[in-house]
Amino acid sequence: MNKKLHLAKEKLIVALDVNTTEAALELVRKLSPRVGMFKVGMQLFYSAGPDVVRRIKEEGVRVFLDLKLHDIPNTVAQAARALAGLGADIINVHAAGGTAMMRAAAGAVRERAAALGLPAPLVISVTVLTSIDQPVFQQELGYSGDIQGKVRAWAILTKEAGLDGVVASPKEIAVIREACGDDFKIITPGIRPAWSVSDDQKRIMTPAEAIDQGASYLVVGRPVTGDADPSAAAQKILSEMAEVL
Ligand SMILES: O=C(O)c1cc(=O)[nH]c(=O)n1[C@@H]1O[C@H](COP(=O)(O)O)[C@@H](O)[C@H]1O
Repeated sequence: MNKKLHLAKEKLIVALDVNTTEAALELVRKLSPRVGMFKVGMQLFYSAGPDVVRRIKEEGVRVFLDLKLHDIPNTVAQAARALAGLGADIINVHAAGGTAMMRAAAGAVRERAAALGLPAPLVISVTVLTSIDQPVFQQELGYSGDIQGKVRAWAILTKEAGLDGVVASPKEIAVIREACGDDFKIITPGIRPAWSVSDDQKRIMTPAEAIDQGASYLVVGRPVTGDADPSAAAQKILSEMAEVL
């Protein structure tokens, strides 16, 4: 693997949105030559249980534990403390929970990881979900202004709360970078290669466009896991990313 493909591999996160540990491990084994990190989200975690995180880590890959915690600060801190013991590399909470909640989560995660002698996972916030478009944002949810402005404001709050970065759509990368700097991690789902089908994702870009905008990591699910040949799909995405790295 050449240097650019290797760099692309480090930036690619595949969402393991399946129901069983066996199905998840099968994908990890198939894809780990091309993918550096795997995402365990609500579907897999709630179906298979917490041990799935340890089983995936045993395969020698990194894990983004995407449970999008959102509750009062004390509840989120206690839940985050429990999750920090599982050995994930990234944990997330919703920015809409506010700075006190985010600060409590980050503090609990870092304290527990240190007590266990584990490296501290990155703690990041989810801003405006990539399935939300401007009409839903404004008319249904009742927010004023545009999505980009809200994402920028929540990214700034996230940084002020001492978190490591955000999840946002690739369309907001430029404004987040400008507001939060180069060290702030920006993780972008809503990745749709030109050859993939359209679905519930609304604020989308291709892998090359997202890299070009300066994404730290790309999260890709169905375009890889729903393909008849997931390894070939991952390879195509890697090549598209590498072209602009
Ligand atoms: O936090 C996330 O990972 C996330 C945030 C967001 O705004 N949008 C979003 O799609 N995600 C997750 O990213 C993954 C995207 O998967 P695909 O739409 O299949 O590529 C899913 O597992 C989502 O849960």
